[in-house]
Amino acid sequence: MNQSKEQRILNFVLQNAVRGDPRSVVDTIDKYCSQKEWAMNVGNEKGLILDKTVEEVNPSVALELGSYCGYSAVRIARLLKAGARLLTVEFNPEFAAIARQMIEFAGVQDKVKLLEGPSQEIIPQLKKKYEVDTLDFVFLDHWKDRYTPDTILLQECNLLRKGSVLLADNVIFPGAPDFLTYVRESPHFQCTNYPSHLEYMQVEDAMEKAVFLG
Ligand SMILES: O=C(NC/C=C/[C@H]1O[C@@H](n2cnc3cncnc32)[C@H](O)[C@@H]1O)c1cc([N+](=O)[O-])cc(O)c1O
Ligand SMILES: [Mg+2]
Repeated sequence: MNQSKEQRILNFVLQNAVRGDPRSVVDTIDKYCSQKEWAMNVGNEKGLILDKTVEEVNPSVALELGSYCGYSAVRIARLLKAGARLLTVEFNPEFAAIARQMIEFAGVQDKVKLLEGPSQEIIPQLKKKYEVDTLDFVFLDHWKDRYTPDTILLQECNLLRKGSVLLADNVIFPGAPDFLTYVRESPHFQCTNYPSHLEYMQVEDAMEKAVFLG
């Protein structure tokens, strides 16, 4: 059976990146996806916005919704302080397997736990099953119509505290209009928009930061 695009991306990393070097894994995925096959990684331009936000928040506990191939999990994990951890959620078993291998190859497996399943089932388990008190940082990059319901679910599960930072990818393309309306109109969030471009393309996109006010 011929390989999937995601398997081809992983193979390219295994053959061309430096084991244990997260930066080389990120750069190698960007090289493949800009020169050979486009894929929905956050990419380097928006990746810099992600980096700056993670460095600013310096989270002890971070959550990512939508691991895909593990690009942003590696990108986030490389910036985490000793003892900090990233929980990343992915429900597609094939993508989860790819992401696990990507995380392992990058050498960040001690900081990252991949939780396989749908976010709407995993989020309510975070406190009891995954020993989370509250989340310092959440990166939303899964199906765009899940951003709003999962943001509401995070609040219902008391997983956000005053100052928790949500960062959402693709609020322009493919777009998450209901999420933008929800967080911008909510008195519980302070929002900032970061204009950028779609990964590997000259298409307008943006990221939205929403700080929970309690
Ligand atoms: O569609 C996009 N992203 C959706 C990402 C989806 C990824 O998150 C998982 N997932 C989804 N709901 C889930 C719920 N629970 C767990 N995993 C879940 C999917 O199995 C996939 O691995 C996208 C599209 C473009 N684009 O240009 O078209 C650009 C981007 O940057 C994008 O992020
Ligand atoms: Mg995205």
